[in-house]
Amino acid sequence: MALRAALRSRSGLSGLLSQRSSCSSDIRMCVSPLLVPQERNYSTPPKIRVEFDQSTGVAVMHMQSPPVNSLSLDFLTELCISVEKLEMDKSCRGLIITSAQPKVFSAGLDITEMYGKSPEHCGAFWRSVQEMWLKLYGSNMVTIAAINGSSPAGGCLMAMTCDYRIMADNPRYNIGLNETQLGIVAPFW
Ligand SMILES: CCCC/C=C/CC(=O)SCCNC(=O)CCNC(=O)[C@H](O)C(C)(C)COP(=O)(O)OP(=O)(O)OC[C@H]1O[C@@H](n2cnc3c(N)ncnc32)[C@H](O)[C@@H]1OP(=O)(O)O
Repeated sequence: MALRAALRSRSGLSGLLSQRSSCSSDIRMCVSPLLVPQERNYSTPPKIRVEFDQSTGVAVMHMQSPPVNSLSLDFLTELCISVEKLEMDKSCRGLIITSAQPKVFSAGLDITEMYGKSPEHCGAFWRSVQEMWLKLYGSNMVTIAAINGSSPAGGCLMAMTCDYRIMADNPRYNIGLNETQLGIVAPFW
């Protein structure tokens, strides 16, 4: 609902843009969100489920944040912690990232994280986005995105930071960057 409201309202979009630019200077500060204490609400189910097969050395990471695995601060923090844990386990050689949600791999950045939030929150959010792709792109594990649904924008970014991508052959599943349509300027990373 909040996403639809933000997309419908031009002022919502420009508000979103001005917030983005107000925290863009923070983006180059590579502060690990893992170093920033996050409030974890233990009453909510985990957004990431990892299955590690010791015999093959391959872990499968299931993104399970309904409805569309949007990349919120909490989601990204959980994902980064999971990747970091696997990275520390030297017996883990490969990581497959996939979605537990039907039809959607990831809807990209959680738009509600960028709308009506403080500059501090926006800074923390964009740092966690950066942390996610740095962790995946720089991983020592072989990383594979098993794209079993639509994967626009940040979902596409996540897939692109993996070593390999395999996408389900379904004409209804889309992938690509749509920032211009949304009026978002991606950071200059
Ligand atoms: C160099 C690159 C840098 C990276 C920058 C990235 C920028 C971004 O990622 S901005 C986010 C861009 N993402 C989108 O524009 C995706 C928008 N969503 C969709 O196209 C569709 O939702 C879908 C194809 C992913 C799924 O379609 P489906 O018909 O199955 O579900 P819906 O009814 O559309 O959505 C269900 C539910 O989820 C909410 N939602 C969808 N996307 C987002 C999102 N990105 N953030 C927050 N919430 C999202 C949607 O509003 C619906 O909620 P309600 O049921 O409450 O209405």
